[in-house]
Amino acid sequence: MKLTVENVSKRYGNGVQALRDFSLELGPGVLGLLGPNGAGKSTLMSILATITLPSAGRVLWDDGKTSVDTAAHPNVLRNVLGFLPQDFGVYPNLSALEYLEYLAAIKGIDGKTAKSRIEELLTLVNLQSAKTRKLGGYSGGMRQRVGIAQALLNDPKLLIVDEPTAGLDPEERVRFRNLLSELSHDRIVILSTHIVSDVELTADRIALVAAGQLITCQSPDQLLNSLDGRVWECVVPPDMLAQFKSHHACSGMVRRQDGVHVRVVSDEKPWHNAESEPAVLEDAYLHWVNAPVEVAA
Ligand SMILES: Nc1ncnc2c1ncn2[C@@H]1O[C@H](COP(=O)(O)OP(=O)(O)OP(=O)(O)O)[C@@H](O)[C@H]1O
Repeated sequence: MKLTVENVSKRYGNGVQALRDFSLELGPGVLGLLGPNGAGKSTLMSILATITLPSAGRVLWDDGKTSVDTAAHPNVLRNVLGFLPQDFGVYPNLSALEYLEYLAAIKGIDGKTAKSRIEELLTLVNLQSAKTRKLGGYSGGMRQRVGIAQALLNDPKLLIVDEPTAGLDPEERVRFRNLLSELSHDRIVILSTHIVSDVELTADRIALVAAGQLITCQSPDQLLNSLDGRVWECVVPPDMLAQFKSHHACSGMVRRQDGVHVRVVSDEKPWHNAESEPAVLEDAYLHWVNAPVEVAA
């Protein structure tokens, strides 16, 4: 089972170049797609979900027997695809059970199969006890879990979730990430986010994306190792801070009595009192993407 993105570019009608010559090969496991707002993540998700056509390049789906171009044969991929889009909406007057039954009918799943599958999924996403309550009264996390359940109705081989933790509280975020991990051993899961902590514990590989381009794709450990000996903490006097920041990529800053404690990614010792620190993923993100780090609430 393999999904290959080959030199994909996307230019929208308004002239915006959302993706540029993007190539990536994916197998089973969780791929975290991480990048700042506007990087092109949703565009890529939408192309992979066969909703948007690329302007150039192609996406190949290989189920182990045959390989197809997904633009030419979208239904081959759609049959094995589960998608939780960023703007996933639910019908507030339906219960989770009614909603899933409705979608199963639309997807052409026969009544008996649907019934047992829905029960299985409600257990998996931990919504059995709330299944007859109206979706309008659900919390954000519960709604996202219904979203995952609908994406799993057809037992997909490729599961795409676009910014699934937006609006979730920290506890719901953790629960949702664990659920994705559980789901990933026999399928390809793609998780798009601009929040570093969403992917650091769940993703087998992280693809860093900025300005429509793939910057790098590595395991979290490889990303951390790439910064070995290049992360520093130094104490800078407040009146020197502006000048210091103009010369260095800072991934964190805390004001204390003795000055401003600044975390810096730098090949060389950046300041006379700088001390080497172990790297965290946010440092790697800053270093590779060169964008301000966004931390989960
Ligand atoms: N349908 C569209 N028509 C025109 N431009 C678009 C369209 N969708 C996205 N864009 C533009 O393409 C670029 C990439 O957007 P995209 O939504 O793919 O990025 P993203 O990484 O998902 O960002 P976010 O995290 O904010 O959702 C942005 O400049 C965006 O304004």
